[in-house]
Amino acid sequence: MEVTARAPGKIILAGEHAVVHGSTAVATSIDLYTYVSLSFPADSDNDDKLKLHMKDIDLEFSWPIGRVKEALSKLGSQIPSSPASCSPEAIKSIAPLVDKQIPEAKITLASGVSAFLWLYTSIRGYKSGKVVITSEFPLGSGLGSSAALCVSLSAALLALSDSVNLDYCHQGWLMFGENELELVNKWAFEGEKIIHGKPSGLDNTVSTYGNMIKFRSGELTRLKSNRPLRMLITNTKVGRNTKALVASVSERTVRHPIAMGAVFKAVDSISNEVATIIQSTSHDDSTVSEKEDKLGELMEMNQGLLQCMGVSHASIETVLRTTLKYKLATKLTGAGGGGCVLTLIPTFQSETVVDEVTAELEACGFQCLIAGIGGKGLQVSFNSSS
Ligand SMILES: Nc1ncnc2c1ncn2[C@@H]1O[C@H](COP(=O)(O)OP(=O)(O)O)[C@@H](O)[C@H]1O
Ligand SMILES: C[C@@](O)(CCOP(=O)(O)O)CC(=O)O
Ligand SMILES: [Mg+2]
Repeated sequence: MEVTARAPGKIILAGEHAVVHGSTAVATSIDLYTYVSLSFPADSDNDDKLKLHMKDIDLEFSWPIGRVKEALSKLGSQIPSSPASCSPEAIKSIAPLVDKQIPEAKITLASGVSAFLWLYTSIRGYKSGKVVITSEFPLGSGLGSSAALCVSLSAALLALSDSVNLDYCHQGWLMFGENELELVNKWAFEGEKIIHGKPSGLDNTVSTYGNMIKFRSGELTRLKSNRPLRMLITNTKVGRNTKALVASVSERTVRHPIAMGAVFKAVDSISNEVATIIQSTSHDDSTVSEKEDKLGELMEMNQGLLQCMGVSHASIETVLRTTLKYKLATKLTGAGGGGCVLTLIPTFQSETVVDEVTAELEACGFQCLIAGIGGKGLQVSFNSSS
């Protein structure tokens, strides 16, 4: 029996970083997914290994299960139904398992492998198995690959337990019941802590539940958008690391608590206004344009505040300058420091302009894409033939 779980990436429309410090954020899933397939060897195979294939980064790991048990069982056993944090002691025990098998050039990817080992052993114990991971969107670029990985992995690991509640969705994909989603989301948050250091929980929550959400201090409100939003996503291809950027904002907050407190408060107001505009019900054309103008302005204001937090980047500023020539509003999405940038494409925008701005951005060496917004969250599928 093989189970595959898929969880979507996300874009943050308002509130990244500030959300880590208690402000409201608004985010939506995109229709690009990370897939995790899990299979267990047949009893007759005598295979006592834990195998991991991370296809996107071309890394394969194989650990004798006894070796994993020796490293981790001294920390006590975990209970799958009660998500627990990976202690600094556990991180230390996991590190040699990862470091020995990861080439120096890919060492920045090690935290994802540590999160894998923590989630696998906490949920499945010391059982041999094989996990294959692939993603449809770029890693480490602000689209939430770390959260999508933690959500899909936690779901695949929990999916084979007897008590799991599943609802039919479509094309062979099934959806977890509410309790299961909550459990997956909690485990994924524990995985995100290993990758992000101090996550807000926004990314794993939007990846688990999908659609558009407003999020503040662990509380989610589902938003019903009355018109489809169109965002051009530009990947600057400048690599960055969420953990380092989140830490740098926290350090700035320690140095300037009052000023940064005011910045976070302003972001909170922006996010709440974005949520109100998205949910407002009027449909006539003039109101649609007015709403989009306001959204664009709020995105620009949020970008200004992200600059105050010190997470913009020369490549992001290039995207801003380029889209401004076409009177289009832009902000970074995710942790910043490079990565992806969002540009609002108004409903009545001419396609020629979209083509021109895309061509100009691509001529700078960036990569543009338009993803579907607000699709389903976590889904699982079973394949009994394998
Ligand atoms: N498909 C994947 N395969 C392997 N590692 C992954 C995958 N997706 C995410 N990761 C891990 O997550 C890290 C990127 O997370 P992060 O810096 O938070 O950026 P983002 O979440 O915006 O993509 C990678 O360095 C890697 O450790
Ligand atoms: C900066 C932050 O708000 C979002 C980070 O998103 P990403 O990992 O860059 O996709 C951090 C968080 O909310 O945990
Ligand atoms: Mg991340």
